[in-house]
Amino acid sequence: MSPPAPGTPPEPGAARRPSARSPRRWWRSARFAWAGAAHTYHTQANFRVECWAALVALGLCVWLRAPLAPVALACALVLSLELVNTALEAVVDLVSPEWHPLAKVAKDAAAGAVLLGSAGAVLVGVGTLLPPLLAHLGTR
Ligand SMILES: Nc1ncnc2c1ncn2[C@@H]1O[C@H](COP(=O)(O)OP(=O)(O)OP(=O)(O)O)[C@@H](O)[C@H]1O
Repeated sequence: MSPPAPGTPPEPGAARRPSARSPRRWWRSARFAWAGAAHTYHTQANFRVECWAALVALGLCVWLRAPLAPVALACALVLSLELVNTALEAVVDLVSPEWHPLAKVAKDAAAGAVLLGSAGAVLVGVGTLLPPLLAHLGTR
């Protein structure tokens, strides 16, 4: 956030806000971020499915001793895209509650980003987990 212009009256509550570099400020921001993720988890069924799918994929990584980084990155990408998609949907609903072609473009493009990221994550997951899984099953 950019600093206020000189002479701008302080916004309400600014006096109670911790300074920019304090750990309290960081903790406050982390709590807002967590609230956004929790809201998305409670309202978006897709996000819930993606969270559990990510947990299963990471668990399989540990169990199969497969590389964790690509799977963790793919999971983080999909979950982040879903959070951004939810944020964008909320803004679109706020500014354009009525049907509008631009609102449709914005929502469809955001949904497309989630779809593309999810397809990539599935490829990464299958490519990383399938060979060790087959090897594990073959040695039984
Ligand atoms: N204000 C609007 N103007 C035009 N089209 C809209 C509008 N709101 C929604 N749509 C269309 O309806 C589709 C579904 O929108 P909606 O807000 O219901 O998302 P959703 O199905 O709940 O998505 P998600 O499952 O990710 O939450 C959008 O992708 C868009 O094509």
